[in-house]
Amino acid sequence: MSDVKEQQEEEEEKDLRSVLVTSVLTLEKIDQGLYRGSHPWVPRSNTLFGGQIVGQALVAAGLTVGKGLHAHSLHCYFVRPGDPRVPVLYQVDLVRDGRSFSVRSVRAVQHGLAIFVCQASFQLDQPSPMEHQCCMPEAPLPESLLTWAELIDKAMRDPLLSERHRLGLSKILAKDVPIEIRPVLPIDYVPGTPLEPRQLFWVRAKGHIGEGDMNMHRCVAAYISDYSFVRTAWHPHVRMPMRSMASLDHSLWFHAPFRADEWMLYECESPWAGSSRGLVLGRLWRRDGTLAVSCAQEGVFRLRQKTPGAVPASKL
Ligand SMILES: CC(C)(COP(=O)(O)OP(=O)(O)OC[C@H]1O[C@@H](n2cnc3c(N)ncnc32)[C@H](O)[C@@H]1OP(=O)(O)O)[C@@H](O)C(=O)NCCC(=O)NCCSC(=O)CCCC(=O)O
Repeated sequence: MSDVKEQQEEEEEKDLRSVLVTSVLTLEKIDQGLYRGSHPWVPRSNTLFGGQIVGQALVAAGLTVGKGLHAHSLHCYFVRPGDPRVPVLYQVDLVRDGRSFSVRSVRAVQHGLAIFVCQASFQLDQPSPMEHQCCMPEAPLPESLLTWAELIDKAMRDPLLSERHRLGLSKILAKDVPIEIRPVLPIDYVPGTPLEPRQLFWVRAKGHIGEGDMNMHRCVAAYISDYSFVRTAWHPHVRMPMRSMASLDHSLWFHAPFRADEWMLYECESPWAGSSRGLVLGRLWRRDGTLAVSCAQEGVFRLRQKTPGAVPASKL
């Protein structure tokens, strides 16, 4: 093959590579255990996307562990909103290296203050005959479903849709999120319709990641797992006037190997909400029915005060 053709093919392959790997989850090393991350995509809230911080923190922790060690769990708190105008510094503390497990503590800092703290644990691969898992819920295959963007496009063509909702939907469409979603259950694109505190959707990173490093797929899944997760707890209460919603913490447990650029079924359920908080539990399934990741998160939900007509949860 000629050099020019080879170079062209290399360029094409690069274009197809997931932006999550090429930019979002690529950190700059500043010093031993100190990394800097940037943010190519910022949500409409104009604070940093929690999944990005979790993913970058896991990348930083992973850069300090030995070969053959893979992240198996992490537990994080979001303590201040992230500022999209400045990069985030990740300081990694090497808590312990044992024979099988290595534990890291990561502090994400902006303006000299912690915005996020996290503990992550890595393990050497240790197969064991002690195995079990629960069953994946039934769901139509992703290829048979419309994408989120197509569903919204369809809703936009509904002549009964109000102008306010149309504007809201066009803003959602404009978001340049580096992940693809195909909802299985109805999505909340018609605001004001209470839904079950459940979500079921197929999800994968946009672009190609390839076999690559198992830890990178876990960092991408960490990013993806925060997307739309906390909203599950809001589903039954959408008639309440919401002032703000933010994730407080995030926990992940990685089970079987998976590829984050292949479709995975995300099953999200909120078993409880109260005290201005909502709990959400999630499972990411490989399409062959293997349980890949378990997730848990609490969010804080602040309502607007003294708005007449709010429907109490018990009446929904
Ligand atoms: C969650 C909080 C706000 C909690 O802290 P706090 O102690 O309440 O903080 P604060 O500075 O004192 O207040 C912040 C704000 O909360 C208000 N507040 C505090 N307590 C009350 C109350 N009892 N009643 C009513 N309002 C209350 C305060 O007045 C502040 O309001 P303000 O910001 O001044 O309008 C803080 O820890 C924080 O901001 N953490 C970062 C959260 C975050 O950035 N999470 C990640 C991003 S969210 C995400 O990625 C989910 C994706 C969403 C999706 O799917 O779309």
